[in-house]
Amino acid sequence: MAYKSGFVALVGRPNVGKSTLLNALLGRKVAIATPKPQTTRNRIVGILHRPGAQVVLVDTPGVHRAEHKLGERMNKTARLSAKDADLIWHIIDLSRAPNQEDRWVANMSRESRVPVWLVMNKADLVESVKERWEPYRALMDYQNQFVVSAARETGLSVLVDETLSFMPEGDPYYPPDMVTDQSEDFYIAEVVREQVLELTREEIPYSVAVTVEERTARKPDLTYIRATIFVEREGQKGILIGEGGRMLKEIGRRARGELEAYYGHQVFLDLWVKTRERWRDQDAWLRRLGYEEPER
Ligand SMILES: Nc1nc2c(ncn2[C@@H]2O[C@H](COP(=O)(O)OP(=O)(O)OP(=O)(O)O)[C@@H](O)[C@H]2O)c(=O)[nH]1
Repeated sequence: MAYKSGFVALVGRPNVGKSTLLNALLGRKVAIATPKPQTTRNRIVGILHRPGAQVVLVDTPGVHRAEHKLGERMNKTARLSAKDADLIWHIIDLSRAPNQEDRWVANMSRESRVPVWLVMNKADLVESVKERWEPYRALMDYQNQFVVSAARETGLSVLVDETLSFMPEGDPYYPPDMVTDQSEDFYIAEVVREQVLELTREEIPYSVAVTVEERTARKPDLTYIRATIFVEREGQKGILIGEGGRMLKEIGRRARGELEAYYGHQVFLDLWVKTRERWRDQDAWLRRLGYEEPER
């Protein structure tokens, strides 16, 4: 039988569980997932390998009402990923009713002229799935629908099997041992940002960006990493550092734990906090912090 390969865009409003689903399908964490909306800011690729087939899963930022250039880029990233895919999974949260953002996603998916499947997540949180799905099924004409729980890992094998058989014939896009296209530095920065999102509130999670400045193997079993957390205002810097440096220490402690598990050896994580006013609205800073203008 001919080899099958294709791209699937995971689109949806913020917080429906796109990144959690991607990680569950890959059996490995490639995208950070937090209870805060707008966690994912970049297009993240995860590659699913099966005998005779390859599915390239593209996690996208949640579609939302943008208030900054960063937000506009996030929405554009989602739209372009959908347009370029062989299949779109419109992911929704069954525990909540559809809102304007879900309607935008449905319209965007329809306009892309790519086949769209409705993937209804968080089934573990609801009693009657059928009562909840009606308003979602009315959003557009979906070609297929699935009920899953990314957290409990239910309903996933049917979704994967049907997706595999739906993929067009073609050569693999990625080598067989590749699980993601993300760089090591991007992953490290995201692990740090995830802890900032977990530990801070209000506007801070949205005002933060992280870059890795240095990564060196000091010994075969020790990696030194220096990273900077950027915030938009001096006051935010104070909160992030915390009394006696306590907050920053806690962010570092948790991120280091995760990075040590990833590397399988000791990590020395050196964290710094800097202020860059209104970086979310400045092209040069967005570029420098890894939020490129999506092409086209
Ligand atoms: N109960 C339950 N919670 C889930 C499920 N899937 C995801 N979550 C939770 O929902 C929250 C959001 O998950 P994410 O994976 O970050 O959502 P996302 O759609 O990628 O979010 P954005 O990056 O904001 O677009 C997290 O707290 C997850 O743990 C699920 O199947 N059941």
